[in-house]
Amino acid sequence: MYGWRMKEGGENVSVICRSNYEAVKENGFSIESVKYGSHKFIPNNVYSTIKDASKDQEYDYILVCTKALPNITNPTDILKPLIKSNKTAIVLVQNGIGLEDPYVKAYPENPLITCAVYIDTEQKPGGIIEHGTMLELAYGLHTNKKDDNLDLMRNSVISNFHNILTSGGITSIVSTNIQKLKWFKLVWNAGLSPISVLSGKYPGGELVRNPGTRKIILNIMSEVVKVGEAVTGGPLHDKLSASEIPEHFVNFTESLSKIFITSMLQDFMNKKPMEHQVILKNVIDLAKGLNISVPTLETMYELLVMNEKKYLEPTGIPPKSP
Ligand SMILES: NC(=O)C1=CN([C@@H]2O[C@H](COP(=O)(O)OP(=O)(O)OC[C@H]3O[C@@H](n4cnc5c(N)ncnc54)[C@H](OP(=O)(O)O)[C@@H]3O)[C@@H](O)[C@H]2O)C=CC1
Ligand SMILES: CC(C)(CO)C(=O)C(=O)O
Repeated sequence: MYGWRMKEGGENVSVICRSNYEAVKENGFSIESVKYGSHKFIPNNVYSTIKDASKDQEYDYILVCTKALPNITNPTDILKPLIKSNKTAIVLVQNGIGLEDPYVKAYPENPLITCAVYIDTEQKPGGIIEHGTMLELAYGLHTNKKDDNLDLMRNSVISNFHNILTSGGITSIVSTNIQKLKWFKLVWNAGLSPISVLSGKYPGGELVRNPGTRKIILNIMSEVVKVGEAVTGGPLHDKLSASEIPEHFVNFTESLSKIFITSMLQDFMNKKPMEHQVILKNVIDLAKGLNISVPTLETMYELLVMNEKKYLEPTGIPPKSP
């Protein structure tokens, strides 16, 4: 969706596809959106491998739009052929926390943009994308160095990115405290996603309307707020207090018009690895270090991993980090 809007805004957009390669190469992506209606997205180039995409080209921005699964593979190795100089910015369009360190280690000179992603979408086989109404990206630089030249370049990297998103009609929010925004978004994901799987595959709206699951969701959310505030060293929102944040997300979920299936539930239903490391386990580990009790999060995590094991084990993919 982000790539489509960037192309509509006038950018040259290439995509690297895997299971959907043949379909997208042939017909592009078909978009069915509540917000935008029916459209075709024909990218400038469609590649089946990173090696092909890196021939003769250097990119301004690489958007990493895969699931964040650092418990399964090192996410950075695969990008190597694409990173030819420090002019290429890496943009992590992914949910979860604790994603950035491997990129900083592998590509210390490249600008790294990390995001809080607000979109409600589902990709069906054959390049079919179903979208609801949200299309917002909040982001900021993940800074690790205090070098003036680098900082200057990084600022223009951000302002160009802002212009690109805005030209495509994407709500673009630049933040100097992106980790706070990522934690805030994580409250929603950690609260809703595990329950959407463990309840027996319910969409978000039904889970927050049912009093029992609503209560569990609010409990998980409160635990994440507590850890997030301790880690970031302040409130996660400028206007909402810690106790108001869970209610805010639950009410927002209730208000969404399209029936939406969380991305974690999509993975579970498609027997794919779930993002439990970056959405739950990283929070649990941080909580342990801070002596904060997160019993509901721990329960969700262990049950998710057991459920995932059933379908991942036969494939040989290790489901859980040691
Ligand atoms: N869907 C949603 O509503 C939302 C998602 N997010 C976050 O956005 C991120 C992306 O999620 P989403 O778009 O749902 O993910 P999807 O699983 O729908 O899409 C990911 C795509 O990346 C492809 N891919 C994965 N690994 C590779 C690889 N090594 N080479 C080439 N292609 C690859 C997959 O291919 P293949 O089909 O072969 O697996 C798939 O087409 C996640 O972090 C998610 O949590 C955030 C907000 C909402
Ligand atoms: C927006 C929300 C909470 C639900 O689609 C999401 O981020 C996800 O499912 O990954």
